[in-house]
Amino acid sequence: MEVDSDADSRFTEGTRNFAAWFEALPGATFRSDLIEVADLRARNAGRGIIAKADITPETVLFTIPRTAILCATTSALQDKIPGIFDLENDDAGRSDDGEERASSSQDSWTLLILAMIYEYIQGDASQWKPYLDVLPSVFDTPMFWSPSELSELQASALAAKVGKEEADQMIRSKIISAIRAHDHIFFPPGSQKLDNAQLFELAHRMGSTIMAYAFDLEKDDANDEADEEDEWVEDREGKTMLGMVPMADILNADAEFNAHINHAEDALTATALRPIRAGEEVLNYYGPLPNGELLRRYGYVTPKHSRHDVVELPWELVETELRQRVGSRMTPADWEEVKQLGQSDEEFEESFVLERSSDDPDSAGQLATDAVFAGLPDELGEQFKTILKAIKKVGNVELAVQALSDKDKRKDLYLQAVLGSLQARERQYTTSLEDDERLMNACQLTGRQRMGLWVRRGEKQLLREAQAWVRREVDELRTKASERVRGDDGPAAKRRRI
Ligand SMILES: C[S@@+](CC[C@H](N)C(=O)[O-])C[C@H]1O[C@@H](n2cnc3c(N)ncnc32)[C@H](O)[C@@H]1O
Repeated sequence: MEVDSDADSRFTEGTRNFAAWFEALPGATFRSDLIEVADLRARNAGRGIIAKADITPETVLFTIPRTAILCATTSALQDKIPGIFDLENDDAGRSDDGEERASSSQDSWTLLILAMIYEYIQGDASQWKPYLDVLPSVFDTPMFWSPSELSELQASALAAKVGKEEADQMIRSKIISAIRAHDHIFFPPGSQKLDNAQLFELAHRMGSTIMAYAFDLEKDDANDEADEEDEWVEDREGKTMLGMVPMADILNADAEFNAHINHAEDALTATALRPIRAGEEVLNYYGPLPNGELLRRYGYVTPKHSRHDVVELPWELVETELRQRVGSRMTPADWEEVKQLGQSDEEFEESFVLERSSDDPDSAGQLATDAVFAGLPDELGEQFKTILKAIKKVGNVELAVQALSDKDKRKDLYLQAVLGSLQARERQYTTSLEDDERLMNACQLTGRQRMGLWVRRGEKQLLREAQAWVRREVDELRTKASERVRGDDGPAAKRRRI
């Protein structure tokens, strides 16, 4: 990343103001003897927290009082427009006084966007100004990529999940309309009004900040023994209260980590999970995310997250392979009937997610074993069986039915069809895995190109591992079958030799 000296001094000053503001918050603690907010732009990681001295496990590194959290209930906006914060009341329409309830369909996400926009526009009058100043204004999430940058994702399912149109639509219908309905509150007399285009950009910025920075505030894992298994995983889908937690969100993260944020009643605390040596980065955990998802939400990828990579296998590819093997003698009409029967099954899936099996990190945030591809999803096997049953049912396909009468033959057919579909899936990407390996070493790549390349390469590696797994299964099946045949003759042959 290029760093000019003006930007450099603004960055340093922003960090200094933020750290001073944070430490002065009533109830906040910060172990400045052990940690510091550091400039990690040289490794494309913005700000982060680095250990200045060796840290022992369970040391509390900093404490964030809940009153310092920026959320729907702490922002001054709630007192000014209480109506829009009433999530219970979600009937669309107008309030008693005839005022349009642009509010009616807000959720915790859009309310936080509104609260952040409000606080941002207040400038110096906002209690969070030094914090807002260190939040990002540019992002590397694919939402902001150009079409040519997006093309680096090739056939990755991520390309269809960027969600730009949905975000634009949400901003138009829930953010701009709510602000315009309360212009006098967002823009008090004397303040400079933003036009819709500027608001649109600001809303995108705040939405993306929330995506990469906000915490789910209802998880009280310090007191929740029963939920321990899931304690690392943030719930972004549920209707829980989202909040911006200053300092906790300065922590960068990885699939192996050394610190954890505990949620207690009055405060959140960052605690060391294991010894952290001076100079090491203090790292949080965002969950067992594939690099594609890490990129979509946070705008970065890491080698350690590769273990969680996934790839989608569309059912259509498996079906095509099956048709080539048993359906070639069926009429198009028969095959159509088979497809219809398959799709009418209530469990029918359009695509299946392939992944490695990976242990959870231990209580110190470390991973002991490698992640390995451990098999095809059971649901894929079940769907294959359903389609074979449909083939039998449609009848008039003697050859196919013969081929399906033996259990081993059916399994062999399944494995062959899946193997073919995995190869076909690999061909959907415009470059090969080998091309990508070579490209990884090309130095002219931009950060975004490199991340796109990393995601698609990870998916291809997983496809190769899945193919190797299927081949081993085929070999095993065939070895067992020939052992069974030899088993009939083997002992007799031995006896003969004796
Ligand atoms: C919660 S913030 C962490 C603080 C952030 N680095 C900053 O400067 O404000 C999350 C963002 O930090 C960056 N980030 C987090 N972990 C990272 C890592 N291991 N490597 C690179 N960037 C990382 C990503 O840009 C992500 O969207």
